[in-house]
Amino acid sequence: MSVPRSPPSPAGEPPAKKGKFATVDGDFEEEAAVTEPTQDVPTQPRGRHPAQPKKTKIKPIRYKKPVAVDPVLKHDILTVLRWSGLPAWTNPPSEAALLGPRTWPKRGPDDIRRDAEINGEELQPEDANRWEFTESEFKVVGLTSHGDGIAVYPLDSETPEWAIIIPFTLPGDRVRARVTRHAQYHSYAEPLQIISESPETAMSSAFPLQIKRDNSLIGCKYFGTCAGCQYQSLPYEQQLALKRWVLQKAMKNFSGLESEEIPDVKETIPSPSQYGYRTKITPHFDLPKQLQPKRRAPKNPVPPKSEEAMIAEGAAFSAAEAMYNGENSIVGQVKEEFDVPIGFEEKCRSRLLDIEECPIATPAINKAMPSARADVKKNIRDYKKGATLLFRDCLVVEEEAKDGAMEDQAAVKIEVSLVPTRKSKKAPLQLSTNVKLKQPEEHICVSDHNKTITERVGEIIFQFPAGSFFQNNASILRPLTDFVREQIELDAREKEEDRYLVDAYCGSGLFSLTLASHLSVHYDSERVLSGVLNTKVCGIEIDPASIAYANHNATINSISNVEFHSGASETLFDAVTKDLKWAGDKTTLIVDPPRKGCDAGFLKQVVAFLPRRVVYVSCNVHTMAENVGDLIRWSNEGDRAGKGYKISSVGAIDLFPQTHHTEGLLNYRIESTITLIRQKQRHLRNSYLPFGIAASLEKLQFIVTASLDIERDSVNAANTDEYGGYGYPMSLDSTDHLHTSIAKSERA
Ligand SMILES: C[S@@+](CC[C@H](N)C(=O)[O-])C[C@H]1O[C@@H](n2cnc3c(N)ncnc32)[C@H](O)[C@@H]1O
Repeated sequence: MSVPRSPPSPAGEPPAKKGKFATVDGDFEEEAAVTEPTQDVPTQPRGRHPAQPKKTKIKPIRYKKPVAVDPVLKHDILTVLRWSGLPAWTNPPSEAALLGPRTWPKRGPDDIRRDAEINGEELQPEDANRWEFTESEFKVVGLTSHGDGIAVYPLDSETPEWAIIIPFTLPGDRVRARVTRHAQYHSYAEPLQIISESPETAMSSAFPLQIKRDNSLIGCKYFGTCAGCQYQSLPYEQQLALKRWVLQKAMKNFSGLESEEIPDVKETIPSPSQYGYRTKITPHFDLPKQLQPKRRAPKNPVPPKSEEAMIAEGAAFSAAEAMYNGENSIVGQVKEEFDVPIGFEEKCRSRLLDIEECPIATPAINKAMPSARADVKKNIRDYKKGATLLFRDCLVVEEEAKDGAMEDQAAVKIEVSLVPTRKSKKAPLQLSTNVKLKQPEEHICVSDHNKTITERVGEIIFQFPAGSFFQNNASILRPLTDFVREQIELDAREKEEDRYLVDAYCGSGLFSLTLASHLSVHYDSERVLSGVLNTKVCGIEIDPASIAYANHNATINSISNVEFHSGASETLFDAVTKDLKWAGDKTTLIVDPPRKGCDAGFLKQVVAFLPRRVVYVSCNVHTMAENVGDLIRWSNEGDRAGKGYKISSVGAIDLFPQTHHTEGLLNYRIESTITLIRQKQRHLRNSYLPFGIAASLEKLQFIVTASLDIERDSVNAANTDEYGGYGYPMSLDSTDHLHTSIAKSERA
């Protein structure tokens, strides 16, 4: 049966509504079933004749409230709808028309009957229920940045009206799928069958890559059901190409930069391991219905169930197993075990998939899973609600070194409020500074959030709390830190001078510690050792536990030129400019924020501080693109017009093979702060007052690089020379403020 070809509705107008419709946020408005068309009954002057069948009122669809639509998906859908309609549209409809409020034209009983007639089929009894969710054939023409196929509806129409997101499908596929959920301008469908796949996708502006499915590559029995992975059926080079394309789209759609300002996105840096790489997984379980609180103490207690009823409730397997094992108390077995799925979300369904193994996780994690799962299933009655389990890969530390900790005078006591768990209470940790890895290296799995995890990146050993952040793919940390090192070394080659590195969002010190020794790598070591040249690192992180471990990691690796501060990155520049008195033009900044990106306050401080180079690492390429666009625009405003940051390179690194997650790496640098200051000097000689001079100060002492409206004591006079000092503003208020100040100065 095919999807009914309803005439396309004028752009922006809802297609004809039938039956039950989805609301904007994907919920369904309950309404009575649509009745069969009634025979003509003479109309009664008022009311309904008792013989007249009751007409069911169809509730008009109401968009309850505006919903926050994923802007990344919106861009992907728009691209596909525009591209698919191109042959028919001389003037493509506007975005508002294409994505205006509409509803999925669901099939009602009439459509089903008509289709049956056309196809010469008999109407089947189950067809009566079919209209609730529409099963149909779709052609996939695009791919979302989250790795799901995008089909357009109506099938083969020249004027597409609607996008259908179908997971595990690829552009070029013709698939049978069941629509399961509706959103504002698209629906979600569950794939049922791939009817045909194109040998290789035809490239189009909707999808400019050639990819081809190879099911022999699939490494997991849950692939296609589990929501965790999207790309296991694709050759690895094609996965890398997809990640590069996602980054290209992110830079184009979210940075707000002109295309000539964005350099070509580099080839994606591959992960050395593509399976068995994930060092942390967190499967979840819910309490079985029978054990949920309100069922535990029912108001009217239900009489105990019979043995047969309990077996029928899903314990049949346990019962059969007990019998098979020769255990005679079937009931005893039934009492102890429930069907508790422990795992990850199932794709297209809001339920958990029971996962016994996860091939992208490390072998140590997979080894530990069966017993941990059995433990939960056995003790499920002890839990008051569902929970998330933690499985974290950890290197084994040699026993002698561990024992030595007791007498180790330098052992650090870390007293931070870690996450209390069922098993371990909040307790200060005594960490040995004498950490030696067991040889040959051995991995175990840790599940307690408060335990210390040990990992090695190159020669550097890291310890951190199991419940805190650490990058989840150990195999790629060397390429990742090497990339960042290459970026900072670019500056080191220029000339020998003090060099500083600020690691914002530093976690337990991954970048600070792997890069600390490289700041002076091209320098005369004697000048560095004698302290003539300073090469120092400062990390800041909001999680005090991670900071405590970052300091500990500096100690165990004997790295002395780093210091870590616990606090929000937004306060970073207070420490860097006021306390440390580091100058922006000698400082490289690494930012590796959480998915939501950096906040505007932080970025404005970066603009004010003006580090000579910024390396941005991000697990969300879309917020990265937004942040980068802002930083480039703001750094080029005002007296720095055209002299602010420019992107030196942009590329992706594949931290999460087999999944859609794309990690971005971006390096951008100021077109030299030093040049800028020299220009100011020239301006000063010509007695021209550039915007940056703090003219309100009595002796015209300071030149500031951004805003006029700066208090005397908020300027850090980083350098002085015969003309005065160069200061770095501590805060840059709104641009309005800046413009007012500029206007005032021009009048003066
Ligand atoms: C993506 S992780 C990066 C950690 C570290 N760079 C690494 O690679 O291990 C982001 C880190 O930022 C921290 N964080 C979140 N919000 C913050 C804020 N406002 N200021 C400072 N750190 C923050 C989190 O605790 C987390 O450790």
